[in-house]
Amino acid sequence: MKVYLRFLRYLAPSKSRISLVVIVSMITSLLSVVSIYSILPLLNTLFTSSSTVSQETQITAPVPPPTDQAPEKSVSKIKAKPFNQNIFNIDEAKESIKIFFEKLFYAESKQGMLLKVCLFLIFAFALKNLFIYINKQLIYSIETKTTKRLRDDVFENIIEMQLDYFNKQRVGSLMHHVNHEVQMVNNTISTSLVSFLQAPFSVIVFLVVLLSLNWQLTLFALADVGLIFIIIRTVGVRLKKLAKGFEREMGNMNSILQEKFNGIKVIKASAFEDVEFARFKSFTTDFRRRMIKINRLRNIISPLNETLLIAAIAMVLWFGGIQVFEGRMEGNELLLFAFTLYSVMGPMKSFSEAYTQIQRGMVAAESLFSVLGTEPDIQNGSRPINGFSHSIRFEDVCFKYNKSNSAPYVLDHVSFEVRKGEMVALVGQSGSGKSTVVDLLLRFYDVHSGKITIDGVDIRQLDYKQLRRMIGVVSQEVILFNDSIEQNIGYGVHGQAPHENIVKAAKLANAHAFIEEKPLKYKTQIGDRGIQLSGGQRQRLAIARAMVKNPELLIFDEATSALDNESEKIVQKAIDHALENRTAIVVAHRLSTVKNADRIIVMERGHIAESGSHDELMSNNGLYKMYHDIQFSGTAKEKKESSSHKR
Ligand SMILES: Nc1ncnc2c1ncn2[C@@H]1O[C@H](COP(=O)(O)OP(=O)(O)OP(=O)(O)O)[C@@H](O)[C@H]1O
Repeated sequence: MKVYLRFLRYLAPSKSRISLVVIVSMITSLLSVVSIYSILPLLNTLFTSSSTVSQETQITAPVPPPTDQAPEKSVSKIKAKPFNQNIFNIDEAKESIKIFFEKLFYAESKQGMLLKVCLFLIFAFALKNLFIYINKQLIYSIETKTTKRLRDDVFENIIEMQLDYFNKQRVGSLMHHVNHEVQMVNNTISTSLVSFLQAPFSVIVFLVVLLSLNWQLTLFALADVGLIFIIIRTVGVRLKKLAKGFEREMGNMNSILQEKFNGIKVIKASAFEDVEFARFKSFTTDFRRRMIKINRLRNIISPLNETLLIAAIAMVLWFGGIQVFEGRMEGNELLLFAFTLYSVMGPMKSFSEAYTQIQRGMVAAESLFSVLGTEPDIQNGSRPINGFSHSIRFEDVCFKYNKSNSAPYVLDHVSFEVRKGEMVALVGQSGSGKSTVVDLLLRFYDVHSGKITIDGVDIRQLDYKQLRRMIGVVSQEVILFNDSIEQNIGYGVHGQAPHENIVKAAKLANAHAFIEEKPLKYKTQIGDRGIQLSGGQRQRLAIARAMVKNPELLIFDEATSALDNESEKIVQKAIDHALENRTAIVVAHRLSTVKNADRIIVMERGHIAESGSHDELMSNNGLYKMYHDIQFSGTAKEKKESSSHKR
C-alpha cells in the first residue's frame, strides 16, 4: 500500500492533466455508449415499420412538435413500434432521451431519417476518436513527466551516494534501476491510467444500461464477474512473486555483461571466450526458464479472462433465457442485455490485464523506492571552503572498511601534517593504507575515530563538494570518458573551461605535444575509457584534468606505477612540472619519484612506521632504507642483466 501511495505522489504534479483525462474519458464513454444505444431503437423503427422503403415512403411520425408541445404526445403518434418499445417505456428518463433523438433525426421520409442517423453515427464516432486521441496524448505526457522525474530522482540519489555504496553494488544492478525498472513503471502508468481513469466510465455507463434493462440479471452477471476477479488476482499474486526473481536476474545479467565487456582484454588474453560463452549460456538457459514461467502465467491471463467472461455471458443468457421462457422478460430485452454485457467486457478485460501489469510495475517501483529511500552515510557539512592557508592534519585517525568490531583497522592512529606549499610522500608496502589516507581526505569515507582538519577545521564540517573541488586528484586508475580530449581535460572544472586553460593544463602535463599530433587535436575522440590512447598518454590527460582547475592541493596516487620506464620518465617530468609551487601528496611505490619530497611518510600495516626527508630516513637505517636498498639493488641488477643480454 505504501508503494502505491508513493507512486501516487509521483503522479501528483500531473493532477490537472489527470483531471482532464477523467473529463475526456467521461465524454468518450458517454459518446460511445449513448450514440449506439440511442440510435439502435431508431434503426429498429426504420427497418421494422415497413417492409419496403422507397423515396416516397413517408415516416408516419408527425412534424416535430412545436416547442410547447409535450414530447410524449408526438412519440405516441409513431405508428411503428420499436422492437424493444417496452424496454424504453421503463422509465421516463429513457423515454425523454428517445424523444430527444427522434426529434433530432426527424425527417419527412424514412430515407432522410436513415441518412441523418448515419451522419450522426459518423460524427459521433469521429468525435469519440478525437477524444481518444486527446486522451492518449494527455496520458503520454503524464507518463513521460512522471517517469522522467522518477528516473532523475533515482539517478540523483545513486550518484550522491558515498563511494562505499558503489563498492557494494554491482554496476549492472544500478543500470537496471535507472533503465529497466523505470521503464516498467512507465508502462504501468500508461496501463493504469487507461484502465483506471478511462475504463471505469465505460463500465459505469454500461452498468447503468444493464441495470435499467434488468437489475436481477445484472446482479447475477456481477457475481460472475466477481468470481473472475478472484481467479485473476490469484494468478496476479503468483506473477508478482515470479516477477521479483526475474527483475533480480535481469539486474544480474546487466552486471555480468558490464563486467565481461569491461574485462574483454583479459578474456581475450587468456583465450577465455569459450569459457565465458559457456557460462553465459548457462545463465541464459536459467533466464529463459524464468521467462517461460512468467509468460506461461502472463499469457494465460487474456484467454482465461475472455473464456471466463464469455462463460459469464453464457450463464446470463441461460439465466435470462429461463426468465424469457417464463414470460418475465422480453426476448429482445435479453439480446440487448447480452450485447451490453459483451460491450462491458472490453473495459473489464483491460482492468484485469492492467492488474497484472501493475503487479509487475509495483515490483519495479518497490525496488526503485528502496533505492530512493537509501540515505548516504556521509552527511555533508555546511562550512564553505575554497582554499587553505596553513595546513592539513591527520590527527590520530583510525579507520576500517568493515564496520564489525572484530575487523582490524586499516588505518591505526595515523597522525601527520601537510603544510601549505609542501610535498609530502606516502610510501609503503601494498595494502599498507596509502590510498585509504587519500580517500579519507577526499571524504569518500568518514574516519572511525580521530579527525582530519584543514586549517584547524574538521573536514566533516565542510561542504565536501567544495572540498573536493579544491583538490586535484590523479588516481591509480585513470578514468577517461568516450569524448573529445578537450572535454576529458575540462571534466575537472564546473561549466565549460576556456580553451586556453585546457591548453595550459595540457602543457603543464606534457600532453600538449602528443595532442597536437592527433589529426583533430583537442577535438579528437578517445574511445571508450580512452582506449585509443597509450597508457602514458592517458596518465598525462589525467594530470592535465587535475591541473585545469588550478587546485589548492594535488594528489598523485601511484600515478606512474603502470608505465614502462620510458613512459614513466615522461609522466614523471609532467608530475614534477605540475608540482612546482604547489601543495601535494604523492603516493608512490617507486622511491625514485619521491626523493625530493619535503617529508616522506612510511606506512606499514595501517600505521606510520617512520617519517622524515629522504636523507633523514636513509640515515635512520629503518624500513625506508630497506625498501630503498631492495628497489635500487633490484634496479641495478636489472640494468646489469639487460646490458649483459645486449652484449
Ligand atoms: N573498498 C574497500 N573495502 C574493503 N577493504 C578495502 C577497500 N579498499 C582497500 N581495502 C583494504 O584496505 C587495506 C589498505 O588498502 P589501500 O588501498 O589503502 O592500500 P595501499 O597502501 O594504497 O595499497 P596499494 O599500494 O597496493 O595501492 C588493504 O588491506 C585493502 O585490502
